[in-house]
Amino acid sequence: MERYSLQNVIGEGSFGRALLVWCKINQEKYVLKEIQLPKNHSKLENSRREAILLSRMKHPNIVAFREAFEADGLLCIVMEYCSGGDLLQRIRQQKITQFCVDDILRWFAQMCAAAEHIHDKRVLHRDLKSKNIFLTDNGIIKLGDFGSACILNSSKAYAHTYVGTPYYVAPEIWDNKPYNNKSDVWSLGCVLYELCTLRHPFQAPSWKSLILKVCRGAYPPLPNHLPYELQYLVKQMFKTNPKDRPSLHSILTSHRVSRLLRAHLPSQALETQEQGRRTGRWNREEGKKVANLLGEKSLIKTSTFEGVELAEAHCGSREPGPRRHWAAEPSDTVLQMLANASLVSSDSMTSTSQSLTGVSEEPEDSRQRKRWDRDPPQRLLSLLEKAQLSRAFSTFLISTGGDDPLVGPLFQPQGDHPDGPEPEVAVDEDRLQPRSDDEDTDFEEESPCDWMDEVEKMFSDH
Ligand SMILES: Nc1ncnc2c1ncn2[C@@H]1O[C@H](COP(=O)(O)OP(=O)(O)OP(=O)(O)O)[C@@H](O)[C@H]1O
Repeated sequence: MERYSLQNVIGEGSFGRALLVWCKINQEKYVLKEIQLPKNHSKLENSRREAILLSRMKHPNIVAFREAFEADGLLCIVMEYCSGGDLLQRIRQQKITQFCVDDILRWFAQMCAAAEHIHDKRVLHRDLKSKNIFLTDNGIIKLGDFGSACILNSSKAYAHTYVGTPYYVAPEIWDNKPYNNKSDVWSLGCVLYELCTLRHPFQAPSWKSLILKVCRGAYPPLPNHLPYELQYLVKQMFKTNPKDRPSLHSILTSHRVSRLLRAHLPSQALETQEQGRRTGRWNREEGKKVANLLGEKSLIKTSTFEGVELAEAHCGSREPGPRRHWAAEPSDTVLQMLANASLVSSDSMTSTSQSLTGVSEEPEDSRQRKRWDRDPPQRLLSLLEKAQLSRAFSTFLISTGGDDPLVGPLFQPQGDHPDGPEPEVAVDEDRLQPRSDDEDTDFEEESPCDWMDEVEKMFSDH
């Protein structure tokens, strides 16, 4: 701790404070995230996971890790300082001036490269949003906040825990399907949409309406001046079936937009991408090291791991099965609460009747409402009852384990109406068409004999 002097407090997240510090040794600025030890066990584990994963990710578009230590009852993670702030702040600064296409492509290409890098390591970010993407003072994108990340096939318990920020969460999560690489793609689609329009793709006055819009992939179309390739990409990233979404690898290499994106990737990122492709995932030695670190310090000791069925979490092993209907009647109180609740009242965000830049739109409530003629699932409603309605832009966890699986709006028959109007929406009509890009979904299945086996063994030993 003596190596650093405090400059100022940058902000406070749910896991603790973020401080801007000055390193006396090399005269550089860093961000020091401090997390109280050991008051909240799960938060501590998240932070340790963040430190470990961050320390293992070396990419020009990922926030660089410097060191982590424990001092004065705090876990401190020291990382690169991104003086350009986060992308959400940057979007808000725009007010009503749209970003130019070059900026959109350059930033988006870099975030894809960063996310592809972590996917290559079999790590899912699980909380991609503009607030977790940073800019340096020379406009380089840095992906940060690995507090929610998990290693595929290793953290089985987390496949049963909803993690994320509701506005950025993919339909399959509402449908109680495991998180996979394409769920990160959906979230990045939301960020891309924000860059293109300065608005969220799925705005809603209530949880019900938000979830239905997400599950239908219904969003207002992008402005016409944007290149066709971008419009097509957004459409693909918002495919409601994760198997129909392109992987990050496809987006960067073989998609219609790839040429444009690669033209906007700085040479350093291109080199790292090539290198990453050659070396692929962590080699066995490195993988074991990470697994050991996570296992010893983080995952195995957490109580959430007890009694979890390992096979359940294999994304690819879960067949959709027969369609189920939403079961029991939700309680009137919950329905009432959902119907009336304003989605966002957090001081971190403006209300949902505003764009990201705070410019007012016509309030949805003032338009004619269509009747919700189907009951939402009981379990979903009770989960939402427990969740804080005001935090739809914040990260949170809801355990979805148990015998009563969440059956979500994806199982609705066609023709059901959300409780809100849907002006000018692009409905994902071909979601029921044959899968087109499923060969790169659920990629963990391709790894029969890598270090993941070691991790699995460790879990079964405990
Ligand atoms: N490496 C960084 N460089 C610059 N600013 C950062 C960096 N890391 C975090 N910040 C800023 O510090 C503040 C706190 O960040 P932190 O990650 O602790 O919490 P959060 O993202 O705001 O919330 P949560 O952790 O609950 O999602 C945010 O405003 C964030 O933009």
